[in-house]
Amino acid sequence: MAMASSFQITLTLLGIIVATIGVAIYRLFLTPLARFPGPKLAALTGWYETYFDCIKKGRYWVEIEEMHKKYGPIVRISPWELHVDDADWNEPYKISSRVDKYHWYYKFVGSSAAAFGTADHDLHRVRRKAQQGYFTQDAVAQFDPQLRVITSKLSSWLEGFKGTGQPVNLSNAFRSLATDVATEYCFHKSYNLIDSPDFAASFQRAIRDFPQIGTWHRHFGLILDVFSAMPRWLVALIDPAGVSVLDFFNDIVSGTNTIVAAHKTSEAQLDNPNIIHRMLESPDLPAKDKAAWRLALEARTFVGAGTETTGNTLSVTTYHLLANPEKAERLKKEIQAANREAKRPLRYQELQQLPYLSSVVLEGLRISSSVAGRLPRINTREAIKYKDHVIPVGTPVSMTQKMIHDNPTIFPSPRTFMPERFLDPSERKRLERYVQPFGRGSRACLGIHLAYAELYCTLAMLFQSFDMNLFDTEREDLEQIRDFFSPFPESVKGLRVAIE
Ligand code: HEM
Repeated sequence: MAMASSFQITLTLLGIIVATIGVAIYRLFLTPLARFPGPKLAALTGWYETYFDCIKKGRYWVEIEEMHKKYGPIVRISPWELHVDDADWNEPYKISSRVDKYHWYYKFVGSSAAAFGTADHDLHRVRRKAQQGYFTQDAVAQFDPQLRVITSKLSSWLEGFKGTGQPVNLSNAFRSLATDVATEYCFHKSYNLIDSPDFAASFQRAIRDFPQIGTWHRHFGLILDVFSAMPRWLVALIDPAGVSVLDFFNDIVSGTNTIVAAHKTSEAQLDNPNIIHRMLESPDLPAKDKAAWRLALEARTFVGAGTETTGNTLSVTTYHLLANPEKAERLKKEIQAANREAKRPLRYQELQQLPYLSSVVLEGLRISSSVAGRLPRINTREAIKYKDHVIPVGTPVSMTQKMIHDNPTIFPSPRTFMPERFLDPSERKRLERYVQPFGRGSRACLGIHLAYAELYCTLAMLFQSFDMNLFDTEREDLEQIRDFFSPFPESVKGLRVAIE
């Protein structure tokens, strides 16, 4: 019996060795992807990417940049995926191609049931259609008064710091503002994070752990499921600040449950439906997609997608303006002159017309590249071509916005903050198509108009009213070192300023 089992073990081991060699030969020489350039180790095993993502903590993007330097504009970055660095190529994102998202990559969000994480193109269309009308430019314009209330709160807090020499952490302030705006806009409920004296510093610190945890989940699975199953007392034991994040998301879930339950028993038309009501009433969404648990996932996604992105863009843009005081001064003068002429503070649509402010916003979006992820897509219908290369059907292909934003041929001195590059209208028109912070194609950002409104109104409020100086903040405190889909700097200090 013992003999038989050791024979079986030997046979199993032999089988594993032969299978491994077979897979290696296939990946290196036989698959259609074998003819694409790239490091052999990356072609051989997905553990190469796992190592850079998990052990080196979100550093695969640097590795990919190195691959492009060595192998050219198209590289094989894993046994399964190609990456392209070519600002003029849009093939993987063409709306008419009806491409899928790469399910494995988007596992990091922990929900393939919300539109953002939905892999299948057609299913995504249905889910997104039920949300689209809620995020139009007109809808955002009507939100102007509420947006003013939230930016005024920030302004009042900052007034209190004037002349004290006490540093204000604007990174936390901006993230709190973005959270309040997202929840007020989507659910008509502000969590008033902007009202907490330290701008919810520990909440913001704890919530920023999730992108890194999500990266581990992408590679190993289960991790986010374990987190969601954790009882509150255990979360409190591991990280007390995590409890406030847990309570926040639980409140969003219970708010959604309440709306869904009430919707089942009431026929009454609401005067002011929020996004949950709108999805419930959408004729496009099938009944199974109106289940409370799924709508709660959508709700969570709106907050997740709308906060770190906007918070980071505001932080990076403000940093660069303060590091270049003459640019901050020029911005201030432009806004103040426009206010004087209008005899009142400008509304969002009017702010958009200001040449320098609009250039600052564009340059801020470019230089911050607030989505660091490489946005892979899969064409399951036909092979696509990149120059002489034919990319087989079903191959994940990705491109990284930061590479386009940092391309020195398009944007000379790309890491220098130069709103001036957008001032000439024809030059702006030429360059604008390379500024793609909101993604491309059918999966492009749903909250783009809300994001623009936040950026314009917050920057205008800040720079017309306050004279600020950087406080113990260096460029490195804001620059992307890690890619956890959101860009992360090495330090956790954030943007700190003193207000004159
Ligand atoms: C400066 C701020 C923002 C930036 C740079 C940004 C960027 C992006 C990008 C690049 C994507 C596509 C991601 C992908 O292809 O996987 C995206 C998707 C999305 N964004 Fe934003 N975003 C911002 C603000 C917002 C806001 C304020 C909201 C709403 C509150 C929002 C909601 C969403 C949603 C729901 C999606 C998923 C769309 C879909 O798949 O149908 N975003 N965003």
